[in-house]
Amino acid sequence: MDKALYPSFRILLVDDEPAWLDALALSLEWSGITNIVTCQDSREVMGIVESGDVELILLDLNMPNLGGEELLALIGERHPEIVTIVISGMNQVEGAVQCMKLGAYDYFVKTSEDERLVSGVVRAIRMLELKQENRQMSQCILHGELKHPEAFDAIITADSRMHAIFSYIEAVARSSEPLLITGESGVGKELFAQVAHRLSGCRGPLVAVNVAGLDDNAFSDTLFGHVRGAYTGADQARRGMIEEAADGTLFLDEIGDMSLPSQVKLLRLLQEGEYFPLGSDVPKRIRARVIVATHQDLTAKQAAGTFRRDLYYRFRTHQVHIPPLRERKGDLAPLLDHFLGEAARAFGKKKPTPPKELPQLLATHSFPGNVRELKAMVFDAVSTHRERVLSLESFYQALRATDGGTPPGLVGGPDQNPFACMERLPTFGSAIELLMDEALARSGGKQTIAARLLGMTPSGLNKRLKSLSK
Ligand SMILES: Nc1ncnc2c1ncn2[C@@H]1O[C@H](COP(=O)(O)OP(=O)(O)OP(=O)(O)O)[C@@H](O)[C@H]1O
Repeated sequence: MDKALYPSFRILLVDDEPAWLDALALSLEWSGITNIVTCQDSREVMGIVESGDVELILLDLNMPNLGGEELLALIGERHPEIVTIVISGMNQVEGAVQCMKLGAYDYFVKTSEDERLVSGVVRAIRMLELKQENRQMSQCILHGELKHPEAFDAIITADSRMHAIFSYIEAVARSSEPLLITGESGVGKELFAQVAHRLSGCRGPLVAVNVAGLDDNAFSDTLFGHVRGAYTGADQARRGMIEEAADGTLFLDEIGDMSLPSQVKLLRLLQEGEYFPLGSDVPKRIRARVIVATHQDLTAKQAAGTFRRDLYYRFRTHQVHIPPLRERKGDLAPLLDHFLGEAARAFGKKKPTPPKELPQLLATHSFPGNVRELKAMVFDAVSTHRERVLSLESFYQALRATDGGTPPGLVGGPDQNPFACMERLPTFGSAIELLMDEALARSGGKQTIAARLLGMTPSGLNKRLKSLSK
């Protein structure tokens, strides 16, 4: 029977001296660490890494062709998830410090006893295994019960995926690692950040910074602050937002829109936990939990080279994605009811009764602006409403406006012709029939709504339907 290799991931040993490589592999195997690959030519390392499965590298520093430091930087940039231990022939403090700065997990001198080296490798393996367990645990938590359901009172939802996110947020709320919240604009990312802050147990405030519109200088100034005289016009010292958020949470919104130089600064802040106010050479420590959010697709941005992979990797530990409203239509009715109450209170009116067709009408819409769009629609309708039952008219108008004049829920945009890609066109009669069928399906069989979707009067639609059934 084959003996399973340990650990489950591969360990790559890199050294140009074959005798040292063999001795090191033997020591590790002697300690039960058997999943090992060796490499003598530093130029082949990245190829082995790209072929996958390697999670730990033991790297010699002094090698011909590609040196250890160069490789360390390359690995850190392209594969920040890989843990690297440096093994050097020289016992130099500067060398060790430089390697740690480049992202090395540990540093050993070749003359160290085998035992110390092996226990360093075991430590790294354990850390990687713990990370893996942590990720698996987070998945399990997605199906658990809430300890503090009241913390989520402001988030109205009947959706099971949203309830799973509640459990996850509760589980990671006290972690010191950053939390990444993704999702389209208006889905409620900031609301979730507020809940995560409340559950974190931090006594300090939640300080929100939208980093989208900040150029690199403004980014540094806003976050790090400055000392008096740091630049022309800096007449007074200014505390940065990091300091404002001390013992609390720093919420950085729209991080997908950050410039590359600002991304480097944020990465350094998260890695080293230190920053320098502009004009000062005295470092300060960050004492705030960091939550970041974006509506951008960070994976696509990485592929396009506009978002740093190593920074994204820092956010990998804890991340949640809030689904768009169009994927949780079951939330429309409770959200509608919630916003009707909120709007009525805001305008000092009695909460109006929604027309019974309203949820069905809303369900035909794709809500590109998500919950924010629904909220605005409801507030607008309530502001002009006079009768006991809310009028559908302002909703029709709002839906028409956001769909750019196209009937809601039908073709993607005004300039898209659904027939353009058809080789053979349907007859006029069958096209009309299909269109009416689709509108009736989307409106749940309600002719008044179907007629609105098609831009006709209800009696006009009724007449056409009758003529079809003859
Ligand atoms: N599930 C919900 N229950 C109640 N209100 C909600 C919900 N989701 C969002 N909202 C409300 O919708 C509005 C938009 O939410 P929020 O600002 O949190 O969205 P966002 O995802 O951070 O948007 P952006 O990406 O544009 O910053 C807010 O008024 C918020 O209170």
